[in-house]
Amino acid sequence: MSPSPAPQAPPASRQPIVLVPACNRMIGAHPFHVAGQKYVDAVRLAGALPLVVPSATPEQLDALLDLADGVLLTGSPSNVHPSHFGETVHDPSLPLDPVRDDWTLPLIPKVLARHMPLFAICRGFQEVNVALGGSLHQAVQEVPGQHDHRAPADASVDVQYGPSHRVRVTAGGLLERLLVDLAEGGDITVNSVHGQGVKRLADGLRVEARAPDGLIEAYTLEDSADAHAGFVLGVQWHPEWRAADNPVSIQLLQAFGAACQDYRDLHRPPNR
Ligand SMILES: N[C@@H](CCC(=O)NCCCC(=O)O)C(=O)O
Repeated sequence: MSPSPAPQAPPASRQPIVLVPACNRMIGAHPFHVAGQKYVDAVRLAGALPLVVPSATPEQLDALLDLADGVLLTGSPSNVHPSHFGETVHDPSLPLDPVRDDWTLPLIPKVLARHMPLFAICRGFQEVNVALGGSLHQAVQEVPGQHDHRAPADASVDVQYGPSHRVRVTAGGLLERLLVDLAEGGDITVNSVHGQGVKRLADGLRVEARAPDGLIEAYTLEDSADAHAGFVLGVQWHPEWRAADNPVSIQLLQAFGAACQDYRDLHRPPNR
C-alpha cells in the first residue's frame, strides 16, 4: 500500500489570521509599538498569518476582530496596571504599559463573545484574568508560601528561558487532552519569567495546571471546548521560546492553529 500523502498547508489566502497586540516602548526618545519576534514566529509555526496590531480605540475593536480568526496575547516585561483590579502600584520601578491595557482589556471579552480561539501567554495570561474580573499578586515572591517565579536577572537568556519547574496538569482538562503522551505522570516542565501571578481567578476560568507552590500556571474557559473551536488557553510560562524544539510547545501551537483554521473555515466563505 502506498503511504498516505503528507497534509498540504493551505494556500496563504486560506490561512487563518491571528492578531498579536503590540506592546509600547520608548526606543531612544521615540515611542514604538513592538512585538517580540518569537511570538510572531510562534503564530507562523501554528500555521497562521500573524498581524501585529499597534493599538485601537473601542470603536475599532469589532472591525479588527472582523479581520481575525484568532488572537495571541504576548508576554511582556510590563505589568497590567493594578488599578484594573483595585490596587495601587506595589513597585514603581517595574514597567507598565497603559496603552496596551487600554485596548486589550476591552478586546478580550469581545474575542470570547465571538467564540474566537485565544492563546494568552504570561502577561497575556494575567491580562485575560484581569479583563474577566480576576486579580493578580504583584510580587509572587513576597507572598508567604509562594516560590520566586522570576528568572535569575544576571543569567544568560538561555538560562532565563530554560526549564525551571514542573507543573501539574489538571486531570481530565484541556491541557491533558492536548498533551497526550507528553505529560509524564501528569507533569510537564516549563520555564518561568514572571514576578506577578494570579491571585483571584476570574469567574468563568478553570484551572488547567498548577506549579508546585500552588500558583495557577494555566487556565481555560469553563465549558469552552465546543463553543471556542476547542481553544481558549492561558499559560503563565513561555511556550513560544524555541517553540520548534519543544514538543509541548509544538503540540499547543498546532492545536491553536487548527482551532484558528476551523474558525476561519466556519466564519469566512472561500472567496474572503
Ligand atoms: N510583567 C509580568 C509578565 C511577565 C512576562 O510576560 N514576561 C515576559 C518577558 C518578556 C518576554 O519574554 O516576552 C510579570 O512580571 O509577571
